[in-house]
Amino acid sequence: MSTEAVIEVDRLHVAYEGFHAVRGLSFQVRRGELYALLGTNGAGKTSALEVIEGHRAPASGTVRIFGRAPRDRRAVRPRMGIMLQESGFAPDMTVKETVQLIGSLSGRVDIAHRVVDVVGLTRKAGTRVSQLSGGEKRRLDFATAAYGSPELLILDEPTTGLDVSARDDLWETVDRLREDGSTIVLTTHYLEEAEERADRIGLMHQGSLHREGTVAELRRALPAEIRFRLPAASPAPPAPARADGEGGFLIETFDLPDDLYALLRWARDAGVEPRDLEAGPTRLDDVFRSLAGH
Ligand SMILES: Nc1ncnc2c1ncn2[C@@H]1O[C@H](COP(=O)(O)OP(=O)(O)OP(=O)(O)O)[C@@H](O)[C@H]1O
Repeated sequence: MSTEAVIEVDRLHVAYEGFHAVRGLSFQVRRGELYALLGTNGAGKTSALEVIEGHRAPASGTVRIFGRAPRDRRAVRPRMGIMLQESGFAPDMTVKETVQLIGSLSGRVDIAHRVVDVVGLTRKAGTRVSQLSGGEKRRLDFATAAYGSPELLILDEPTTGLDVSARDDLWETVDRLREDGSTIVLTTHYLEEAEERADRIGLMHQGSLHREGTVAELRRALPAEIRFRLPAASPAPPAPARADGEGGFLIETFDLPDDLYALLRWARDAGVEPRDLEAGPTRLDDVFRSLAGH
């Protein structure tokens, strides 16, 4: 991965009749990385993406894509594939016609039936868009975005409504694009997708970026947890363990191996056997919950 920025967002504001949905958002996406823009409902992710995609003008601030303004369509469009949350396909066109049309408008070159096949819609190639199921429409959305293997692929909640096998197909295609050097921007509410795949994550809340970093960096911002129970009449465990209010004990720690080791040593010396012992690093869900609780 290089340090060259494919997307540069600088102090972006997006306003709807005076309401600032995006407030001073700044971040960069580097060439070849998968950047996940996550956030609470209404955080402003889609509004920011709409500016990046060239569909909306900012109230203030700047966005550069490959060093160009997003509205410089002639320069930017052939290099960027976009999967929106809601597509606006013509209902009377077939799947294959849609891929051919949107594909040719993108300015990239590909083979329509190959793209239709990659997203598992070959049997529906001749079906009108109006007759597709929700998940099939999402597959078609992805097909038109991935057409011609764009250098930059923007995926706005791409797997919502997709079944497991369609999700697998989508990620397989994304992985292949990444191997070829494509840059991916992803928004999703499935945190495990971001946790598994993102090189870096930007956590948005109320219009701006609250945290940014690798999954490991975000996890380090919150303590890991050790939870356990003790048999009745056991001695009280030493600090930093404390009662969790549900009959068990909790240790919050930034040094999981040391504190876990100390607990087990204490238990051995005291002759007690901890039950229901659970220990693990902070999950992205926890980081997210701490943010949503602001
Ligand atoms: N066209 C619009 N007119 C007025 N307000 C809008 C409009 N579009 C979005 N908003 C408001 O802007 C805020 C940000 O919305 P946006 O869709 O960007 O959030 P999001 O992070 O994508 O949310 P979600 O995760 O729920 O999809 C919300 O409070 C929303 O109600």
